[in-house]
Amino acid sequence: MARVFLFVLDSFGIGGAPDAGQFGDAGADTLGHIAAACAAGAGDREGLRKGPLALPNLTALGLARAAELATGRVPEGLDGNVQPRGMWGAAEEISRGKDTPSGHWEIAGVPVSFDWGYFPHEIPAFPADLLEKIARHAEIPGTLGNCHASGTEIIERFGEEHIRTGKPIFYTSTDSVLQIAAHETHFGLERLYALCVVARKLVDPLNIGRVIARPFTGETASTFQRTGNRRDYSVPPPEPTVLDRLTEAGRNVIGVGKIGDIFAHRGVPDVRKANGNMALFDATLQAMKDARDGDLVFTNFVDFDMLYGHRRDVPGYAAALEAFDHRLPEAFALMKAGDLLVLTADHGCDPTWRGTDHTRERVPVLVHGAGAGTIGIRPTFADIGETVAAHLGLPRGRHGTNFLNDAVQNA
Ligand SMILES: O=P(O)(O)O[C@H]1O[C@H](CO)[C@@H](O)[C@H]1O
Ligand SMILES: [Mn+2]
Ligand SMILES: [Mn+2]
Repeated sequence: MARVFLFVLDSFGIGGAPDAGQFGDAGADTLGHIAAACAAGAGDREGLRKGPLALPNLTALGLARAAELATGRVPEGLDGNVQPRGMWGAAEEISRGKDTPSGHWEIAGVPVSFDWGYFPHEIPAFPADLLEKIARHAEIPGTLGNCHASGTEIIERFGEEHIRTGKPIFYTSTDSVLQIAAHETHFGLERLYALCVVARKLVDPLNIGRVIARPFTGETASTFQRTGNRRDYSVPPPEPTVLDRLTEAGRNVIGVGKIGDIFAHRGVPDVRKANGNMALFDATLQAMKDARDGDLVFTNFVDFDMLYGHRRDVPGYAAALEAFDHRLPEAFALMKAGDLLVLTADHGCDPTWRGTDHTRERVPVLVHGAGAGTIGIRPTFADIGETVAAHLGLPRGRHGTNFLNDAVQNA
């Protein structure tokens, strides 16, 4: 039994999703395109990083082979001849959205079979009666933005007007989401959270997955900065996830980073927040030390997506991967006999792709603690949740199969 440690590298797709064309993402490949850019010198940034992508620990687990399985190509600069020491493979998403909750819920054993509500690519993107109701119930003088946007760009564009008028900034993306940006002190953080609670109730009938509070500080367009006080208001998963099943069986689930928010705080009794991938890694190591037999540690490493994927920042994404890779041995060192460490992702966010949204891709599944070999291409992320459940001794769930049952061990 022992413990399971599940690390989601948010947006770390490896290309090759068979249904990518339905999302306008045919050819998107987060890892492959970062690696190609780095190999061509386009991943260099003074004082940050230089040269081909260097991910020795992920490659030792089988990342290059997993990517080759997903796309038919070894990412440039990674060594496809390394004999993996881990169990490696790729997984496809059957949920219809390429958003964070869909990805994580499916990883936790619950694919999303319904369609989320989305806001159209129009201005205003939000229905007039919705905006009017939110303004009335939350007592705000109106809203700014009201469009599809990148979160950093929109506070630069409307932040000063927001401070002047007190109108919060509303925006969305191709995710099922209403995001509300407001200044932490001029508008007030607690007031922003209260506004999001009001908005959450009012978007329920539209089947919107998340309302997200996006607080920021600074006084001028060029100095505005988003803070770590982001808060997500999600709807709960439609069925019990492996997190619910574990907590019902008396186990502890330690959710590091935004895991609690993503699962609407269901099945995550122990929430640990941290700002930035390195602090998240520190918190994860502590959680690994605290976890008892039968417990799950589930971490979301958000920087890959939020700071680099959506910002279409190749050197930033490459440097974040290298920093993460560098720290993996610290996690390996905390593993005891019977523990399982699974690394995966919830969707892609190719920093070389058009626009600023997620990309539909296969994701890597890399396992430390289950020998060396391959689990092939898994038809659903839910195989991860079912493997976690089986490893921790739970009865079978409704979705997915334990990939360790059909793993092909190296001779
Ligand atoms: O551009 P920012 O505000 O980071 O928004 C991104 O983050 C949201 C939630 O993950 C997504 O909807 C995406 O649009
Ligand atoms: Mn995500
Ligand atoms: Mn995202």
